[in-house]
Amino acid sequence: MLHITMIGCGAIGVGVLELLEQDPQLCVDAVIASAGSAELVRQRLASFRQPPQVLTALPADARPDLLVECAGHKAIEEHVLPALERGIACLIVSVGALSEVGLVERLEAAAARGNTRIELLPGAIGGIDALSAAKVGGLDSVDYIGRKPARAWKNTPAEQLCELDSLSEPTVIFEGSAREAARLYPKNANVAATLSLAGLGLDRTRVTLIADPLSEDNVHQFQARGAFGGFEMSLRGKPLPANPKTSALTVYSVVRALGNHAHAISI
Ligand SMILES: NC(=O)C1=CN([C@@H]2O[C@H](COP(=O)(O)OP(=O)(O)OC[C@H]3O[C@@H](n4cnc5c(N)ncnc54)[C@H](O)[C@@H]3O)[C@@H](O)[C@H]2O)C=CC1
Ligand SMILES: O=C([O-])CC(=O)C(=O)O
Repeated sequence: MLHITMIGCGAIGVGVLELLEQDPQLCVDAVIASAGSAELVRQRLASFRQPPQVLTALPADARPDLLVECAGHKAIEEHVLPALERGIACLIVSVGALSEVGLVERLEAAAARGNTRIELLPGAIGGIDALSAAKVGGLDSVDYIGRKPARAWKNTPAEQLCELDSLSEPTVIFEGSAREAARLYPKNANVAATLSLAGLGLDRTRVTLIADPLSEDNVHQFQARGAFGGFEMSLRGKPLPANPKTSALTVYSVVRALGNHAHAISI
């Protein structure tokens, strides 16, 4: 059995815990919550058969087999970097955090010192295997369009650009590099960062973000061109009821990745 500590217990974290209750090979022993939300998280977990322990940091003597981040950009610096230094393998969904200049190198160095690895999960997007394989042969362009219902852009810079509540047609709220998208939209542009890190990099991947009052889904589209040929992907993700910014596929992506670490066959 694999012993897991999870960072963050919001929409993704709870969804993952619910699904993992059915897998005897995976056990989430502990959840790391932010100090202000630990009590709320304990209440959230009270109905679970075996509720994980709720902590605010990884204890110095803790040695989980895996640490999985489902919290947000700040958790990478706060929890993931020190865990890598201690030799704990980490999986993360807040891939947009790696848009901060120098963080990729610091994560690599910490993992090297700890003789361990960090795994960037595909989350709400698919096709990362094909894109990163295509990169080996050389890519010419990767263009990504992220389209979400207007409510998913609440509490983001999009509010300064348009009236989200009364939007009547799809509206472009961002055009630029994946690095800038991830910086401005930390809860909505992790996919843009993931595509970049798998493909042409954060500065050469072109990103368009759209607030679409006519869509109920989080739609992720990208096209890639290169020596391998061409590749178009369109994925319509259902948002999680607990967080309209986040697609349900992100939860499944975490469960799949953890299962691949525990099961005899990984796919
Ligand atoms: N790669 C991908 O495709 C996607 C990635 N994400 C990332 O996942 C993150 C979490 O998404 P949701 O669960 O929907 O958000 P949420 O807001 O429902 O839950 C996040 C939880 O993490 C906790 N948290 C925040 N910072 C923390 C820290 N430093 N230490 C411990 N706990 C902390 C919050 O208190 C909250 O309970 C997003 O912020 C985003 O960065 C989200 C959707 C897709
Ligand atoms: O969940 C999604 O659809 C994608 C998302 O929030 C992100 O890219 O940060």
